[in-house]
Amino acid sequence: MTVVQSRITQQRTLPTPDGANPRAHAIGVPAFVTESGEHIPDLVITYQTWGRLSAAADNAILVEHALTGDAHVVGPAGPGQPTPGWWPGIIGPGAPLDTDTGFVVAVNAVGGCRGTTGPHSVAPDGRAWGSRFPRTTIRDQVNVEAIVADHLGIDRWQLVLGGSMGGMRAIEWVGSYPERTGAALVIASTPWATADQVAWGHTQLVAIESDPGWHGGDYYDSGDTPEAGLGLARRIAHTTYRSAAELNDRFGLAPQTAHRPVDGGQFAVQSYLDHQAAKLVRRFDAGSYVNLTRAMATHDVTRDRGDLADVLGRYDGLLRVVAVDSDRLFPPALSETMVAAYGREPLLTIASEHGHDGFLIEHDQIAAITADVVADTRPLGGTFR
Ligand SMILES: CC(=O)SCCNC(=O)CCNC(=O)[C@H](O)C(C)(C)COP(=O)(O)OP(=O)(O)OC[C@H]1O[C@@H](n2cnc3c(N)ncnc32)[C@H](O)[C@@H]1OP(=O)(O)O
Ligand SMILES: N[C@@H](CCO)C(=O)O
Repeated sequence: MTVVQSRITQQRTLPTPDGANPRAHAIGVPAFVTESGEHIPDLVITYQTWGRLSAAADNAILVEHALTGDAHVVGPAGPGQPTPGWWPGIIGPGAPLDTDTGFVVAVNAVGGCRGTTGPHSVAPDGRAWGSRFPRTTIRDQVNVEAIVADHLGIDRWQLVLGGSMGGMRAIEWVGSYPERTGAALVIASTPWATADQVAWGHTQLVAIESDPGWHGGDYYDSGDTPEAGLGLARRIAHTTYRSAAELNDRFGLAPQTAHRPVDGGQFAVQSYLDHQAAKLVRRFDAGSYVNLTRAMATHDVTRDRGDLADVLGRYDGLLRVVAVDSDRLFPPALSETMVAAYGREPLLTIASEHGHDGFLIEHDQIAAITADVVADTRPLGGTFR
């Protein structure tokens, strides 16, 4: 088993990061060592929980967020929480992740901007980490989550599930901690980054890094923000998140206003992308966007572990893989590679015209798939702590 330096150091409970949300929690870790050997002192980890852990600690489910998501899986926006939950209805009494019987946990990724330490956080010298923040990996994100599991007394998850970058973490749990992962549900994701994904990510990184407001990643104290670069990155990314068919059907060549494109006006699809960019710039940190995009680019569940058949063939938990049929960024063929290497479950498919973002939009299909895997992995029952 991988030995994580931080798991043997003492975690301490920190004041709740958001006083208005009783589900929000934080812990502090004196030192975290990244996969590449760099140190993050005083790592803060923020997470949310729903329901109660059973006495046997066998009903814990970990929900993994995607690139710009966070641990606020369900619930309204509020103080310290700029967005409502991104999988509405998935957690609660009687929901697919049923809080009458299950204990659900979601952790903000290291390197992100929702409370867990990232480039925007204050380093020990009192300045923002900025460009000095270590490069992190999907494996680091999972190791941080293992610290939370230790803190909560969870030896083995009933289920780890997530889509996109969240799916990367779910499959990485299988690779890093197979004995602690009872089951994994990997949605719209991949066992490794592809050159195509790295290429799309690279154009986004260049967009941000070319913005004069980026200041080499040290813009936090400069009074500038690389808004234009982050907005351009989101426009590029959002196009890959949706299918060509959806964009064509939804917008066609419609002009946004009476000012026709042929006369210099905007197409509706251009306005739509501009709106998506503006929305992200209001709620996300460019340094985190860069850190997490790099983490996704280096994702490879097989790194230093042999081939995929080695990693998944020896996994004795349940692995269920789900693809979105119109996903052009994480095409179903990548999901097929995990299914083939595991060899014990068929590929499940979400039918959607929305492309990659179908994993966030097709709520009914996600709910049905999630309810099934929870039912198939449910512990026999017992008392709550
Ligand atoms: C519900 C949330 O926002 S959760 C926020 C946290 N975010 C995450 O966790 C990341 C994952 N979530 C996402 O990426 C997104 O929320 C998604 C993919 C799930 C859904 O995307 P959405 O932007 O809600 O849907 P959609 O692509 O239909 O866009 C709708 C928006 O485009 C706007 N829009 C549509 N056409 C146009 C146009 N021609 N010009 C300008 N704006 C337009 C709509 O007015 C709407 O704006 P609003 O979101 O400000 O109300
Ligand atoms: N729309 C998703 C796509 C990434 O998978 C996000 O912003 O996180």
